[in-house]
Order: sequence, then structure tokens, then C-alpha cells
Amino acid sequence: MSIPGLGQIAPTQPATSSTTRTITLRPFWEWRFEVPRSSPANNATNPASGGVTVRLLSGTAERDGTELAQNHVYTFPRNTRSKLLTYNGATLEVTGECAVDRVVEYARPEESPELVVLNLHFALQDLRAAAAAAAGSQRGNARNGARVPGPRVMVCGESGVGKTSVVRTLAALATRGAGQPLVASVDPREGLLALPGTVSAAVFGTVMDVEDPAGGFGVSGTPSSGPSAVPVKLPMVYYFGREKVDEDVPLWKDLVGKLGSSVRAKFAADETVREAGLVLDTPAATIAKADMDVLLHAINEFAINIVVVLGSAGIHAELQRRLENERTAHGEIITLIPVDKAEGVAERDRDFMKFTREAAIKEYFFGDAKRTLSPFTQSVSFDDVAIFKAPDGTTPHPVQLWRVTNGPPDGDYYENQPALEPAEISAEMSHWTLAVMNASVNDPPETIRQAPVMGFVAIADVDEDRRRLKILSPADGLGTVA
Ligand SMILES: Nc1ncnc2c1ncn2[C@@H]1O[C@H](COP(=O)(O)OP(=O)(O)OP(=O)(O)O)[C@@H](O)[C@H]1O
Repeated sequence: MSIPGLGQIAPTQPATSSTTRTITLRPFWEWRFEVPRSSPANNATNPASGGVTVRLLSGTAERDGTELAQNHVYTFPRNTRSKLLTYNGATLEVTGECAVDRVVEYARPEESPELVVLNLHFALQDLRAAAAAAAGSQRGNARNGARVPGPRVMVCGESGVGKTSVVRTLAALATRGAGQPLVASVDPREGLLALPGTVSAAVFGTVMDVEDPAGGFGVSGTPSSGPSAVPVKLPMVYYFGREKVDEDVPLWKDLVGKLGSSVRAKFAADETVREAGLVLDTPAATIAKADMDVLLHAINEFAINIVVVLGSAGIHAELQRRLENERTAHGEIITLIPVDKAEGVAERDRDFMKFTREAAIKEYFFGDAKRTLSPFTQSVSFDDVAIFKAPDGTTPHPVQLWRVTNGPPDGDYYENQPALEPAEISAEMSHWTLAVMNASVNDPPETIRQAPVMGFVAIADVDEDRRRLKILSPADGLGTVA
């Protein structure tokens, strides 16, 4: 059986030639690139091991808001699709093959699509400053607990319009201004600092990993068994277990509600985070009623007061109609900002997303080309774990929940409970990746399913004769709590 995420990721694209070249960018120009999925034939001589290396020789350059340091060699791994942008001009030295390798020139800075995002960032900074000033004037009086947070911004639009890139850029620019915003994603197709199939949020107060294929939103930014290139972030994660929201809308809504509560709790506890506000990424939407309901649910749960609609006049008009008389929980009007679809967004087909998912799982446990991780291995008895799954095991991403316990759950505890069912441990589970829930095995199934995720483990081996499982975890202690 192939190992999702843990086995070899097979080459799927033909290799192209590898060269070292110098690229000169004038202010506001972009270098768009795509690193192929396959390794080049001359892999042994390629310092990037199938990736592309970039060195900033002079000037300034950034990837989605995070700056590159001069003369540092950055390696962009296979399957990375992105761009480097300069505001002041830059000279780049690029080594390795690219499937797409293109300089985009703008005669005048105003033509750059990035200018809109930059202006949006400056407007958000003004709102953050206003939130901080209001908090300062209230400090010491009894209303402190009810302080209104800084801007809560949601980015939405159709598929492949650059939503995540805008969220990433806004988050990176805010941290460059010493802000510490919360960044959240309710799009289960891609994980934010977590494996795909999750919804999550984290405080971004430090620089992001430029080399991460996901631009700093990938699992390399979370605690692991090895050193990290950048300070790690600690996400709050909930496990949805499906790729698309419409596969289980009620569960998605419940989990988004939980995440919204976590965000409110963080705002209440941390003044710096509260003043910086929230940037929220959303699943791809259309003007269909079901999609509108999904977006409105997110707006409600996160008390969103600014909605950026990327490239869709239809979604903008529909949201405008439905939000016309609405106010946030803090009594604010909800402002809609239509923005043109980002130019140059790379297409990502099913194969691309499958590779991305499997690479994320592999990286979570074993690291990547530049950082090898040694996951913790432990052997546990079948009797010491409880594994649950969604009743419908035929969906592409069945929910699998795992929890070490002092004993098996009560025999018929889950009768008449459709939310989850205990899974019988068998050799078939070898190489499954499971979410470890922060819940007690005696909790009701709904509570377990909506519990925060502590992390993920992989089943390396199932020994049915000895009734033991060998499990891998990225950090010591994960999965050993009772
Ligand atoms: N201007 C650009 N030039 C090159 N690549 C880009 C550009 N903008 C975005 N990309 C890349 O295109 C891909 C898709 O972008 P992004 O994830 O931001 O879109 P999305 O709307 O969130 O997609 P989805 O609907 O699938 O969630 C990413 O790999 C991103 O790095």
C-alpha cells in the first residue's frame, strides 16, 4: 500500500534544463516562477535538490510581504508557485530549473496590482492605530473588557484568484510593522500551519518562512522535533476531515464557531493581538446561496468588519445586498472592498493539490530537503488507544480521530450517535495519519469531534498478532496523555 505523505513522491513532470542566471528587476516589477514537481536529471549537481535557489544580490525583494535578506541563498522546493516582488529594484541570482520563469514589467508603479494590497495594508494600519488609541484612552476604566478589536478583515472570492496570497501579504506587512495580528483560515482544502482538512488560527508576530512552499503558512512554521528557520507559531486547530465545506456544512459551521470563540478569547487576553485584529482566508466561493451562507457564517463568527472581494462583481453585489443592514457584534458597519483578481495567480490542478497535501504530511513528520526531522516513535497496545472515524468512510478524507487513553471506551457508549464511531484497529490502518484530539475518550462523540487538535500522529506499523501499534509523532508527549 502506498504511504500517503510518508512514501516517495513520484516525479510527475518532465525535467527541464538547469542554469544560473541573473535577473534584474526595476521598481514594482515581479519575477513569477514555478518550480516543477519532478527532480531534474542532474539532481546530484543541483544545490537545490530539485528546487530552485535564489540569492538577492542587490536591492530589496519580497515574497508575499516577507523580505529576502541580501546574499542569503533561498531554496524554493519542488511544486512552489509564487512571485518575488521589488519596490526599489533588485538583482537576483537564480539557479535551477523553473517550469515558469517570467519577469513582469510595469511602466509605472500605479500599474502594479500589488499597489492595491499595499494601500489596503496602510488603511488597516490606520485602523490598528485607532484601535490602540481608543484602548489607551479607555485604559483603567471599567469598560476595558469590552474594547473593540482592530480590523477584522476577510478575503473572499472565486477559486484561484489569489485570496491566500493577499491574506499572507497583509499578515506579513502587519508583522513588519511590529503588529501581531491573528491570521485564520476556514478553508479546509489547505491547512494554515496545520495539515489539510483543518480550520485554524494563529498569532503572527514574527517573520514567515520565505522558503516554505506555502509561503509561511505551511507546517514548517509549527513546533517540531528539529530546529526551525524562523520562530514557530502556535496554531489553534480544529479538524474538519474533508476537502470541501459542502461535504459537511453543519460540522464546518460548528468548527468555525469554535474557532471564532478561540479568536475572541485571544483578543480578550492579549491587548497587542486585539489591536492588530484578524486576517481571515476563506474557501473559494460562487454566488450560489450555499456559498453565500458559508461566507456570512464566517463574517458573523469572526465579527468581520471589512470584506475584501477579489475579482468577483457577482459575489460583491450579493454580499452587499445581504449585508446592507447588518452590523458587527461591536455595532460597526461592514465595509466591502472590491479588488481586481490578482494577475498571475498560478493554476493548481488536482495533481498539484495532491502533491501539496502529501508533501505537507511528509514534511510534518520527516522535514524537507534542508531540514531532516526525526519523529518520536512509540509502541502502544491496541487497548491503550481509541480511534474514531466518521460513519461514512467512503469520502476522500474520512475523519479519523485518535486518542491514547487508560482504557477502551465503554462498550456501547456510541450507540445511536451518528457523529463518530469507534474504528476497529487493523493492519489496514498502517500509514494512516490521525488527528489527536484534546478531549477525553469518555466525552460525547460531538465533543470529541469538535475538540481542538493537539497535533497529528502517523501509524507506522500495526502488529495484529501482538496487538501493538507503532506510531510517529512530531513532538515528544503528543499522544501520551491520558
Ligand atoms: N502574481 C502572482 N504570480 C505568481 N504566482 C502567484 C501570484 N499570485 C498568486 N500566485 C500563486 O498562485 C497560487 C494560488 O494563489 P492563492 O493560493 O493565493 O489563490 P487562492 O484564491 O487562495 O486559491 P484557492 O481558491 O485554490 O484557495 C499560489 O501558489 C500563489 O503563490
